[in-house]
Amino acid sequence: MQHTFYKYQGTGNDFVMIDNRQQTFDKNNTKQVAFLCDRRFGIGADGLILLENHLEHDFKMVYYNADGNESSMCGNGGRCLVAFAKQLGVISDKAVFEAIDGLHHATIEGDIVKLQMVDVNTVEKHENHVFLDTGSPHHVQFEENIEDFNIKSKGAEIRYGAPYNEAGSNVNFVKKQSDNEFRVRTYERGVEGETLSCGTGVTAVALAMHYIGETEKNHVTLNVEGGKLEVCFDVENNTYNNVWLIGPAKFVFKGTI
Ligand SMILES: N[C@@H](CCC[C@H](N)C(=O)O)C(=O)O
Repeated sequence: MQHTFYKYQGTGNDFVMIDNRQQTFDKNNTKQVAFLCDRRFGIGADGLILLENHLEHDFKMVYYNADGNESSMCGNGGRCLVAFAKQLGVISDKAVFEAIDGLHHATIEGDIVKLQMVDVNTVEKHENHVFLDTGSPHHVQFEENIEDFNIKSKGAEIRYGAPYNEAGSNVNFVKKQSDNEFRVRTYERGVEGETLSCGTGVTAVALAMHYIGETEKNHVTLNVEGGKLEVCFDVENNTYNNVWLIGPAKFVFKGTI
């Protein structure tokens, strides 16, 4: 069966988008999703996202990693999906949609999408890293030599090692640049390599940096391989709430496969 697809990217984290409001996409075909995401044999992307109907809200997001498996929340994917919903005429400048981690509110103005992320009430501070779940699991650790660091091999070692093992975690390497600006490179589970940006990852970095006292600001800039993202939040009774991920989401091309 042929599918019309739309390619989007958010700070270089790229996605194949499919309008599945008519339920025509075979959601259990892991091999097909992996093929569509393959950069040599398919379209090429870090993930594939289905936009589906929702009974009460604007739409539903179903997210698959490039390996073909459905996974946890994708922040950049969520932002791109809002832009896609606008292109399809499903929303105008605001959205409420359901994803695997719950309801998300979003706004879109030009190509800037602001996406509300889940509240975070548990942040684990370990000796050399911080672990937290911002819709997807994230290991956060400092790396001074971040530009010359082998993200793929070091990231894979942490992602497959204890305590994460097969279930895994995404791994973010961080260098502080000022009191509210951090350089971030991310190894993504399910892509099994470095991506140019990770939305739940930079959200995790911003909250982790605040939690361990590396920033006192509640509006943080994250410089990733594919550009710049902003994260702002409030803290109340040890819970990070009103967490927003802000940045560009852009349509690249459309095709049929
Ligand atoms: N790129 C994403 C994260 C996608 C989920 C991740 N690969 C996982 O399986 O945990 C983002 O922008 O958040």
